[in-house]
Amino acid sequence: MSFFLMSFWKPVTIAFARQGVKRSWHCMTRSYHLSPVPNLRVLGDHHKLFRTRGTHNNQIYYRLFSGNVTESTIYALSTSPGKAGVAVLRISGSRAKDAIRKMASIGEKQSDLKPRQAYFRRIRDPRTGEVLDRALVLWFPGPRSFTGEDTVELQIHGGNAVVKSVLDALGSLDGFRMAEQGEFARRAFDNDKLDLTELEGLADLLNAETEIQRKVALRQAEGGLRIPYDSWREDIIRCMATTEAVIDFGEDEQIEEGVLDQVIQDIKKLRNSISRHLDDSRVGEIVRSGINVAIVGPPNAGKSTLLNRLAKREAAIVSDIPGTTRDIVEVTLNLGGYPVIVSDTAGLRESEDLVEIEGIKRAKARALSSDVKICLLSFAHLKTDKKDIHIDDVIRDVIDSTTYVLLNKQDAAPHLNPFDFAKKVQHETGACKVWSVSCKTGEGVDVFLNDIVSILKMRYDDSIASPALITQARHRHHLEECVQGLDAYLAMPAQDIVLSAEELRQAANALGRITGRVDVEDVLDVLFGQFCIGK
Ligand SMILES: Nc1nc2c(ncn2[C@@H]2O[C@H](COP(=O)(O)OP(=O)(O)OP(=O)(O)O)[C@@H](O)[C@H]2O)c(=O)[nH]1
Ligand SMILES: [K+]
Ligand SMILES: [Mg+2]
Repeated sequence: MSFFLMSFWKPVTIAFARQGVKRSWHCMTRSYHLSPVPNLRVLGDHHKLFRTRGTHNNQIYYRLFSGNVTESTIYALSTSPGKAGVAVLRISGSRAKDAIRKMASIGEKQSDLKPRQAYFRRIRDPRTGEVLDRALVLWFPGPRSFTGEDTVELQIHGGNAVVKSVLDALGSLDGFRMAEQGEFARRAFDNDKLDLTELEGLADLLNAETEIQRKVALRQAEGGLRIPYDSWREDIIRCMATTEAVIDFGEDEQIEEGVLDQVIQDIKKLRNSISRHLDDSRVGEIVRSGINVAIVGPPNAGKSTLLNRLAKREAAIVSDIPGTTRDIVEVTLNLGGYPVIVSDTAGLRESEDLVEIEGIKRAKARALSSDVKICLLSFAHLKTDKKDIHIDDVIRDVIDSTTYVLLNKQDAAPHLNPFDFAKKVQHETGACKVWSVSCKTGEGVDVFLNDIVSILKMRYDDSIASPALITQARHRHHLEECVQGLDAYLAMPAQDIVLSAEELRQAANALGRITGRVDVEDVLDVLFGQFCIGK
């Protein structure tokens, strides 16, 4: 909680009773409205301090008030359900220690329960005293815990009946209830243990399928975006505070001359940093959701055969009938650590068949929107005389300087020199690179795949290595909003100083929306929906 502008804005303190809770409000905005409390946040039972955030007439409110509402202590199975060697139960809330005292018979005295130390204890049902299991017990007193609240972890045996009996026993404790989906993460966010980008990073880490996704997610979970965005936001707020001060005390001698010029210089610099950050070819978003690889080419080139070979299963139907594939068939792969979505498409040709025409339309659209376009030709398709190669116009149209061409069915053309042929095709089509393979026997496919991985490395690794990588369209949207606000500020004539301060406020809020400092309820609902119960 920052009180950055307190020196300029006088706090208003109002005490009133609502729902039996006495609150004193400190409002940080100049125009103050008693709008309904938009959402209630508990900063922790330790200091019994509550905070709300909300907007009214485009003003952002931060409110602090004290009360004596206690939140439930929540518990859940944090590991996957099902038979396992060990299952981890997590308990968080002001009464978490009750679970240890009543079920593991430790913690009665402060001295016999050390934080972050494992105790091997019998776990008993608090109602009957029956032994349910033997477990490792860990105690993380708040605020040094994942949620920021007092937290207990029980590592019990991972049998279904064991887990069920311990969960039942926890439910019998006063003030305990089962956690909802994402509730642990939510409490961590509410207690400022994590910001929104770190939470998103954590969700991505839980969902990461490949090495690159894991790396990117981990960096974000460790504050890769929070750190620069918070610092940019603070810079804008500092500039805004200076501008506000000039508005309020402009005539006063205490305000040095030229401060606004300095603000303009600072905002220009910041604007350039943010726009450089935005100029990243969307690598983070591509890597997070998967690199789109489209396979296009004439009918019967062996596109579906290639897809099946890559997927190591019969994902698409293969037949010697041209026009077999109609819809797009997608397969998700891990290619050298890169998440890749490969699409097999309908063979491209002139057609009268309505369904096939639609399939061809989709194939062309997919080729256009892909990150990597592979055009598969078969040696049989290349009508050759002694010197020239003839490729149909429909196919030529999809090949450009960014296209990778595969010449397939090398096994069926033993009389041709594949190397010479590949060179000719590259010359004819202007394709980026050409390989000769046999999707049936697998010959040449590994070389092609290794080359593709090297291409992905060259294309993406520099950006991936950057500590701050935009991974979601949401981030990009708010960063663009921020740049717009800064541009509007810079374009504003000097006499409109009051309006210009407002532009800075909008720019700061745009960044605040990324990290969750302002106005993020809708994003939170979506985000916590991605977490499982117990996370
Ligand atoms: N000899 C040989 N035959 C192949 C090779 N790859 C594919 N084929 C055969 O070529 C025929 C067409 O293969 P598909 O994979 O269905 O071709 P496609 O490009 O998906 O065809 P459409 O879906 O109709 O556009 C099948 O009979 C395959 O077995 C190869 O490397 N060598
Ligand atoms: K076919
Ligand atoms: Mg096919």
